[in-house]
Amino acid sequence: MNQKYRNKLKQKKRIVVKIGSSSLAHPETGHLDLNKIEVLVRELSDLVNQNKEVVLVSSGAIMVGSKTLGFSKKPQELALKQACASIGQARLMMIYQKLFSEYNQIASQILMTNFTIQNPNSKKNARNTLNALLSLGVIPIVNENDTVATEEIEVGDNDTLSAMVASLIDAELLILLSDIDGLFTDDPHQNKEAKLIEFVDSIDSEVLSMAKESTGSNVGTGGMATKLCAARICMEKGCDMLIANGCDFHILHDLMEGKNAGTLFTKGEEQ
Ligand SMILES: Nc1ncnc2c1ncn2[C@@H]1O[C@H](COP(=O)(O)OP(=O)(O)O)[C@@H](O)[C@H]1O
Ligand SMILES: N[C@@H](CCC(=O)OP(=O)(O)O)C(=O)O
Repeated sequence: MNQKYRNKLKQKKRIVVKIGSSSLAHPETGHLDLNKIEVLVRELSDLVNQNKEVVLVSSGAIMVGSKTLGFSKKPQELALKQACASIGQARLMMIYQKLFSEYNQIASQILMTNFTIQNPNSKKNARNTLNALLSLGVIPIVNENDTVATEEIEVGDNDTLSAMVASLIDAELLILLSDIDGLFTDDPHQNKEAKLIEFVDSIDSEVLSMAKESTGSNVGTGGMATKLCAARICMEKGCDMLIANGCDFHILHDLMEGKNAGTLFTKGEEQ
């Protein structure tokens, strides 16, 4: 069952890839791992060269901004977080633009809030813009507009945001790259007996009870709970979702080839 659906992944054309903050940084210092980011950019560029449409949802603005300001960890106060995001988002885009242009790709920036999806007009505009960019072969790079989002309206985590984006543009596959191999029966940082789950075809209460908050890095937001929330949004739309380890971005190639890594979420019926 698992392998049958894995084999179908190579045919997916419209793909959203989400990278968590922890996957962009050196674990020891929290500073950007530029070699890793270069591999990410090469892998995504190669997907576009295969005629696939690719959206990158990249976290990291707050982490990069707080490192730029010399903070040892992400600040808690909202205004400071937003200040960090303002600094970090521009820096991240500068790096992405530079690397994507080296591979002859055009990257663009889209910053969204919950309001973008809730309001019918802005939702339509966001969808039209994304579709226009994809039809032009551009790689849109999406993040939450952290500088203007308020606690009341913010999505708050890019797992949910990436699923909203995937649903908005009828993507066929969402890949969440995290600091962990996939969904385990329990948080492996807390429970050494936890086992990796390779295949999920329904988000029931048993699956939901496995997901805990983030305990791995001090840069991630949401842990496994928000990833299951993303899986639910995707599965409702018939979009497959993978959670896999972003410690080596070459995994994107393996996943698209149908290799059995991470956790695959699919409705489990012929699509
Ligand atoms: N059942 C589970 N399976 C795997 N990881 C889990 C689980 N429950 C909680 N986690 C935690 O979720 C973390 C991944 O989420 P997060 O830190 O938000 O990463 P990211 O920055 O990639 O979004 C893991 O490092 C782990 O500590
Ligand atoms: N929008 C925030 C990221 C929020 C978020 O979900 O972070 P992560 O858990 O690292 O994917 C930022 O760019 O810092």
